[in-house]
Amino acid sequence: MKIGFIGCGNMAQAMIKGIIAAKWIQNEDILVSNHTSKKLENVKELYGVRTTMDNCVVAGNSDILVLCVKPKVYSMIIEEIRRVVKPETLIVSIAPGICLHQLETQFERVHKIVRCMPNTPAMVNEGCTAYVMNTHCDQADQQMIEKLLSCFGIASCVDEDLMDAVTGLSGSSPAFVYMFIEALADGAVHEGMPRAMAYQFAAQTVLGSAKMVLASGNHPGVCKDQVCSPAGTTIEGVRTLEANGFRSSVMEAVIAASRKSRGE
Ligand SMILES: NC(=O)C1=CN([C@@H]2O[C@H](COP(=O)(O)OP(=O)(O)OC[C@H]3O[C@@H](n4cnc5c(N)ncnc54)[C@H](OP(=O)(O)O)[C@@H]3O)[C@@H](O)[C@H]2O)C=CC1
Ligand SMILES: O=C(O)[C@@H]1CCC=N1
Repeated sequence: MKIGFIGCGNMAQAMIKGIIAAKWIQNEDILVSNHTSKKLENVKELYGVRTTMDNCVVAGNSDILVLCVKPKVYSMIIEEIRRVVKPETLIVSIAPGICLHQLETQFERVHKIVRCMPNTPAMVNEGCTAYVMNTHCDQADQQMIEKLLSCFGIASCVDEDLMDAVTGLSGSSPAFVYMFIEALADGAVHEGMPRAMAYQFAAQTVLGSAKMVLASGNHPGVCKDQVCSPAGTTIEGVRTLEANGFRSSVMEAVIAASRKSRGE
């Protein structure tokens, strides 16, 4: 089994790292292409994967082919590789806003195609990926894609009309969470805490809070109430966040990212 990646940027490297750590396939059965050489040299040295600057070599020799380039170059890449992709190859798209129908049209021939939305926490095996398959995929393909995506986190099959919401939430919100961590730390620095300690405390607190929600199964509001002592410190902070439109800001960010994914 050979897995190919076209484009060797942030998301490809996160997925490759997860696949290697899971020891699912041999390192040399991962093929990676990029139109420039620097990142290829890095992944070759780090992971012992096979690299090339020829996208068609990867496209023609992969059983699973993951397209890891920016959405604006998707059409160009598909045009470049479509004649060499084997009919049985499972094609995986991770681009926001490009639907299965568009992909099928651009490839012209009948192909098994999976549309995914992963996220960069895949790099630390805590990814969250949603996927939807086209009608040419069967149960074996689903098992294969679940196996691939599970190498670096959780994987859920969703209806295609949810993919833009997924993009706004799990795809994009790691950036929002990093901003939240940065802001938490800035607040503590303002209060005199050394910066390195502030980042560590802020990140660990976000990690622990997320685990609490997942492990307890509680509504997040229940977890929040457990922290807020009557007339205590936390409720002062909660009041300030509400007065500054915290929840509304976060909702608007997810909605804006989802709309952008929809092309609005
Ligand atoms: N980053 C994220 O959190 C997520 C990204 N995605 C999606 O994943 C895809 C990749 O994103 P991301 O990894 O962040 O982007 P990056 O810019 O980090 O990676 C894209 C890679 O594609 C390479 N590339 C550009 N043109 C070509 C070409 N013609 N042939 C071969 N390689 C090429 C770039 O090379 P170079 O840099 O040398 O120009 C770069 O290494 C996008 O569609 C994005 O929307 C999906 C979910 C999350
Ligand atoms: O910002 C982007 O367009 C990509 C898709 C989701 C995360 N990064």
